[in-house]
Amino acid sequence: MHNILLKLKGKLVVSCQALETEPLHSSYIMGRMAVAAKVGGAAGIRANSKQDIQEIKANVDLPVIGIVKRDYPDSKVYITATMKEIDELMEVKTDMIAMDATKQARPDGVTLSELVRTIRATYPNVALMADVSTVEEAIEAEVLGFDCISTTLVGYTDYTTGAVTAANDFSILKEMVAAVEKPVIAEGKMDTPALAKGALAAGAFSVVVGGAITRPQQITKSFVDQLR
Ligand SMILES: CC(=O)N[C@H](C=O)[C@@H](O)[C@H](O)[C@H](O)COP(=O)(O)O
Repeated sequence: MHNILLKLKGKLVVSCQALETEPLHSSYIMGRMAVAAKVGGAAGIRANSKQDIQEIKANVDLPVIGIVKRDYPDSKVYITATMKEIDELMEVKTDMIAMDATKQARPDGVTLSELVRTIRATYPNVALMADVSTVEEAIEAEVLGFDCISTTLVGYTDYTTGAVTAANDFSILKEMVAAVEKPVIAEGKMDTPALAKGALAAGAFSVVVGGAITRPQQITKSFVDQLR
């Protein structure tokens, strides 16, 4: 097992992300978010973009799971879609790269299997995390040689609309854990400490929490909604 995964086993990873459209969009702020996550006890950080990762690495010594979110006109894949994003992440020595590993068509018609082959040939030592939306995609990701699988995109593909990883006592997560041997990481709407703990109890290798920790607009809304 990759070294970075050993460091994350049974632990919390905090996703520190704010897109251009979000109030906290700023590499400086993401760097401070990462420090806050470390002070709170997080074992790792998930982050978007070369700039944010550079700033985060200058501030904390935790392993970073990196992605580059970028929209392409000919594809719905936006999390580390092509080799261009992989090259950017390797420039800043990202410890593990997460990428969309769904069955959705990628830009320029490149298949997931071709892309993984190119990554392995170019950067043989980098750890790869498969962001999937279904159990079938988790199985395929394992076949393709990903180092771990994450539930990140459950509910975010057209064919999984409405699905939630934690629903029905983590049924999707449990199915994935039973279907593959590689570590399965619970990510996406793990919005409370109890859910994070529940995900580990359901067999997740570790848990990634984003918005519930690092998106204050989302946290504020959760309070406002309760007051209605
Ligand atoms: C679907 C998608 O684009 N997810 C992104 C993946 O990196 C992030 O926007 C999420 O914040 C992250 O997955 C953590 O999830 P949550 O913020 O729900 O705890």
